[in-house]
Amino acid sequence: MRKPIIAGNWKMHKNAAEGTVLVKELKQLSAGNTNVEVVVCPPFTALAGVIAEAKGSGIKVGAQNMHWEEKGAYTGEISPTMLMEMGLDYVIIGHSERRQYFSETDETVNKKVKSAYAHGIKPIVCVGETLEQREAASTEQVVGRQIEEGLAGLEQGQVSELVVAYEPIWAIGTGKTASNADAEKVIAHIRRVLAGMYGEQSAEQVRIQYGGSVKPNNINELMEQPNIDGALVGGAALQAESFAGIVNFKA
Ligand SMILES: O=C(CO)COP(=O)(O)O
Repeated sequence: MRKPIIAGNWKMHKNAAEGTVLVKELKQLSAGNTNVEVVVCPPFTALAGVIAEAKGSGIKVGAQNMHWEEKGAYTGEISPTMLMEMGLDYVIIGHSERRQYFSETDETVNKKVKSAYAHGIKPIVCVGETLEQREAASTEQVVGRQIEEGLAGLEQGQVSELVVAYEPIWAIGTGKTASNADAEKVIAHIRRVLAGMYGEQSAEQVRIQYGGSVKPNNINELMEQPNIDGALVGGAALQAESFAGIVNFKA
């Protein structure tokens, strides 16, 4: 059985003090919920405080990006060793905003994924199509290529630790969600592509999240879909109450 994983991507919101308060509230509201793995991904400057606040609570902490090299002349970048030193659990890789505004490609995603594993940090790898690609009926092709190229060359043991987030770009921050059936269909396709690359057994272990306008009022039906193992949440992860409302979904 795959344990559901619900992650909050705070994007460029919350300073260090606000981040700590949010985790403190979240600890109270989600206490005792052991059915779900809960992850928060604050901006880099809030990581230290959030990690300290989350300690011992079961809440895991992730970064939103990292470079693949351990060090070097890469002004403004953060390395996997720097994150590892902080005791980080996860790192989001290849979010559509990184692809769109910071020129990330499937090739850099692949380098980052391999580097994350090499440093003991588990990647949450994002894929998803634009509205134009969906309207041109090329969703499965686009997402399939992102999986094949972004996740090429992994070891079998790494695949079973993998988290993939399917986030249709047109559903992010728009209040529009893919229908449950559409999300399930694309996510089942992602699992088939992974099975083609790494075998049925490994693909069955990969946890695949849906992301894009996930709220407390739509999480239950998403989680009822057989291939959806959790959510990557943006806006609704910025308040403890709404994020807890998602984390405490009815199984
Ligand atoms: O991009 C997202 C999470 O990574 C989704 O954001 P929203 O939940 O705000 O649509």
